[in-house]
Amino acid sequence: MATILDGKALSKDLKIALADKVRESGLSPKLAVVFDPKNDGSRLYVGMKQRAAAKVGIATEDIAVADDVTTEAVLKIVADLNADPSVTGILVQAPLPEAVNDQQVFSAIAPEKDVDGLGAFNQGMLFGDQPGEYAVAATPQGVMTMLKHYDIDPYGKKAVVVGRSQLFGRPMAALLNNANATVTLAHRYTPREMLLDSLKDADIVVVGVGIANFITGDQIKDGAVLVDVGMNVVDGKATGDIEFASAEKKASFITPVPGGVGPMTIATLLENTFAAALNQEKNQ
Ligand SMILES: Nc1nc2c(c(=O)[nH]1)N[C@@H](CN(C=O)c1ccc(C(=O)N[C@@H](CCC(=O)O)C(=O)O)cc1)CN2
Repeated sequence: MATILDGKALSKDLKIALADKVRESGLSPKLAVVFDPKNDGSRLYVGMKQRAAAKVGIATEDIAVADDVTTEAVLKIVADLNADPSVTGILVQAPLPEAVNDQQVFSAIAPEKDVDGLGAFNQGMLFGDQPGEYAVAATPQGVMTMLKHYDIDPYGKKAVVVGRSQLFGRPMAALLNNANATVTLAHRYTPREMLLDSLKDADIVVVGVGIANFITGDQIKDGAVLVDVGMNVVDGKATGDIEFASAEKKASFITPVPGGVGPMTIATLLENTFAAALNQEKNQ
């Protein structure tokens, strides 16, 4: 039976430690959150982020955009936030309304305020293995923190990342590559047989495709580490992309859904926000 990678418990500890650091720093970090209030998921996640930020001493400012907002209008909002010295971090909750080019907006955020690490500059630094002071996307960074906490070292391992979104798969593959794993990045155009072939000898599998129970226990190697980034609703219940019941019998470690990667995403965003405020203070 696998050990559970308990993101809920770990994120709680990280937030307690972060609250102390924020208090001791004497800084007043402020996170501006640009989001689409008509999107149910965004409303839920932004609410969770605001409540968690308040608990660790990070202020938030919400900027709800209208249904018919244009890319240009959101770029103007971001430019104003970039220029506002009271705002130390900017988060654009994806997805924005359909007409908006999310990636263009992410890349307009000043790199030192890009606490979600989704802009081209921050992603470029990550891909060059030199993130330094520039934040890395919260979901994959949270996965790496969780692996480290449980002493799982990707060095020399075979890792398969399933899903190549800007939010998760691409930065996840880069982080595992930077940590010296040999990485396969599979996606919707990877033939099923090719994916199954990669999975059967993978030491670490990280999945985020948004299809409930997409990976099952019979497809993975005995003792594999399984990380589930999926968040689907089946019969009213949060369900991951990995079929937990069959996979936990074969894996050495596995993340649950809920309670795995999701809470780590939020804790990591808050850590990135505090680090950005510290760096801005240091560099001014
Ligand atoms: N700008 C961004 N947009 C989006 C991101 C992101 O990291 N940056 N990620 C996702 C959603 N997301 C954060 O924004 C997120 C998803 C899920 C959770 C979470 O804690 N989930 C809970 C379960 C909640 C439930 O029961 O419904 C869990 O896994 O335990 C946190 C954050 C999309 N957009």
